[in-house]
Amino acid sequence: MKIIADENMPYVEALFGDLGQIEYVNGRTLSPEQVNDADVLLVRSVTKVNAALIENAEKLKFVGSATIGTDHVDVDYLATRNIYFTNAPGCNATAVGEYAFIAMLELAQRFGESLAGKVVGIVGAGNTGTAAAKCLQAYGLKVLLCDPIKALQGDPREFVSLDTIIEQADIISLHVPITKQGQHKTWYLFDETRLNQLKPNTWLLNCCRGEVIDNQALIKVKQQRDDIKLVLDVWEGEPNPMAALVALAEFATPHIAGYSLEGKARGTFMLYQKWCELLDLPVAKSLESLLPRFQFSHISSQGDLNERQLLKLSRLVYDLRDDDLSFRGCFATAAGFDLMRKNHTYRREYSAIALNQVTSSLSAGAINQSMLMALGFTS
Ligand SMILES: NC(=O)C1=CN([C@@H]2O[C@H](COP(=O)(O)OP(=O)(O)OC[C@H]3O[C@@H](n4cnc5c(N)ncnc54)[C@H](O)[C@@H]3O)[C@@H](O)[C@H]2O)C=CC1
Ligand SMILES: O=C(O)C(=O)[C@H](O)COP(=O)(O)O
Repeated sequence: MKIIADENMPYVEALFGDLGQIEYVNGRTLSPEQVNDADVLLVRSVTKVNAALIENAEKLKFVGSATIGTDHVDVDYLATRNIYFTNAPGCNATAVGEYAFIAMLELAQRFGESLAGKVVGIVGAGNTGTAAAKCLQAYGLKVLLCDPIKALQGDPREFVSLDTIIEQADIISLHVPITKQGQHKTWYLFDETRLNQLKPNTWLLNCCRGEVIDNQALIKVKQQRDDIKLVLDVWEGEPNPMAALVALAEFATPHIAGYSLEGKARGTFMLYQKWCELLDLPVAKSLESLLPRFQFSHISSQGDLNERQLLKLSRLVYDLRDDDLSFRGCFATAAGFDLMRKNHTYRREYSAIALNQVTSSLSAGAINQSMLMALGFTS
């Protein structure tokens, strides 16, 4: 069996090595000739899987994308060809949620403010939005959720309109898929009009898809409104973000909000599980066996923490400042953007740290052992 896999998808050898002959390819430049004799195709978000790519791949029976988003895959076409498709819903949701939370802690520190007490609006309350909300609520913040689709589906959580979020939230974090049609389409959901409606000093975070914000309009609005602060992980026209926008963002990264080792491993593992299920094979490998031990796996601290100390602790799993700095040095070329993504193999999730808070208080609202556990640290 021939398995074609993106060279930047980790753990493919460990999980699929026994199942067939693996050939690694550059997902960004993958050509039809390279997939013509494939049985299995394993891709990431950078590969457009459509008729143009796989028309002549007659043996192809399985396409797996180790991503949450599916906008790069023509799922209708795959269905007409009877090719099984799976993605990895939720695989990197914790990573995205922690990225957003840590970015907010960083902004608070940079501007001498406290994150505690702010109201956060989450647009899109699926896996990543919920993961962000989990951290924020664990930290005691008021969270407003906007997700008209979930509301219609009867999700029991309380939802508000996007207008309410814009009026009331101090921070807005975007977590929607990119959709170009329908009543709830998200393409340019934040256009110039909406961007102009942001209340003074709003922090706007985008870790879903670049085109959810009209990037040209964002440049224009931000040039007139320095009060708005931006954290941008995704960009219109990746891998070529607009240089003027990078310069205007407080924190800028190359689409790596989901890139914890845990999230990446989960993505490939979910494809492996699905393939085993389809072939009626036992799931012989485990997710845990893939992950290296974290160098700060056990930490003891004395007493409750303050917000600054929580940020210090967070920087052990993910120091956003480092990625921001590297990004500014490499984003100018598509190769630089992609290389930073390729080499991004160092980030962990809060769960990688077992924390023992000696003399932790029981006070509600304190950054004590129970709040840290709720954030995702382990004991
Ligand atoms: N930066 C990164 O590294 C990553 C980016 N993503 C992106 O984030 C997106 C969201 O991921 P998940 O939360 O896991 O997806 P999800 O499918 O679990 O949740 C998305 C939610 O957005 C809601 N939604 C759709 N249109 C909306 C609208 N107009 N207004 C408000 N809500 C709307 C849906 O009802 C759904 O509940 C993915 O589709 C992907 O494009 C995902 C993972 C990593
Ligand atoms: O899961 C998604 O959706 C994402 O956006 C991924 O985190 C993007 O990562 P790659 O598939 O491009 O490695």
